[in-house]
Amino acid sequence: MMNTFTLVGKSLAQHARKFSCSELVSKERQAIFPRLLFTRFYSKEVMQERHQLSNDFFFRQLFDDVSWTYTYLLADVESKTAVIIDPVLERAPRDAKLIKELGFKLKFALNTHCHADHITGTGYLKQLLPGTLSVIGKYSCANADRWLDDGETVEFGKHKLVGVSTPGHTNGCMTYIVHEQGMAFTGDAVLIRGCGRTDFQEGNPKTLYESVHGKIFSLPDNFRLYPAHDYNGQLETTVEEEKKYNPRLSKSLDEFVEIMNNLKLAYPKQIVLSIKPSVVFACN
Ligand SMILES: N[C@@H](CCC(=O)N[C@@H](CSS)C(=O)NCC(=O)O)C(=O)O
Repeated sequence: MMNTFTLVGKSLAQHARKFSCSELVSKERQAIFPRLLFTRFYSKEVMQERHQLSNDFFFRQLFDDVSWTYTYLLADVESKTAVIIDPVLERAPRDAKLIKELGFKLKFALNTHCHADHITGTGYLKQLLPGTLSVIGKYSCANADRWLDDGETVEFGKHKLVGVSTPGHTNGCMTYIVHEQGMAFTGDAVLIRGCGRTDFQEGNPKTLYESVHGKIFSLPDNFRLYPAHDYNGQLETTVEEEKKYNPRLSKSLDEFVEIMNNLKLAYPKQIVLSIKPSVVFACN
């Protein structure tokens, strides 16, 4: 028996046979098909196309399986100038080796914040790759070669990161945004379907909520978000996904505060070590 859905399905299947997959997603071809069915080729729930990276932009995500931390290496392919975000002490030799193999010159080692769960690899990378400068947010109470204020930029070749102040997990938390590539490195402000805890250091749930909604969720929906950690095996997310599906940050401010004040998480294993003044101040 034929109903409307079988008819639409049949007609789509006939059209689909005429075009290759890449043709199917082109704008002209999309216009042929009903908007609801073809808003996105691989998921009707996620509405925006992911922002594509340009060919002259290098991007690599690295992982530390002890602290579950992501480190990000970015570079300008033409000038071979690189920056690294949130390196981990024990992984500095791995990172330095990769940077050398790829023929990059590391200009800046940035931290999104003063981490409580691991020791930053910034100081060690400066030794392994002389000439590297350390960068951290102005309000972070950590030593560095450069302290970034809200809106200040770090350039590498023809690309640049904009440092945006996103306090709440700690006072000094920064999100680093590469507008041209549609990507933001959120540190612990936004995690995939989660967010940084607010129960120690200078944590404040209201401040975190306002930072995220004002500075991160206000970015275009298709911007990719890269957190400092993931504990569930996910790699990246988008502004749109987190606005819709983040079980904490999609709620009202009052609900968010209630959730954050009742997380009851165990303290990070390395906290005693990682926020010792001798460690924090040894980053540069
Ligand atoms: N189990 C880990 C620490 C896990 C943790 O507390 N992560 C922090 C970010 S590092 S301070 C966090 O904010 N988590 C939020 C959450 O909802 O899990 C360890 O022992 O190191």
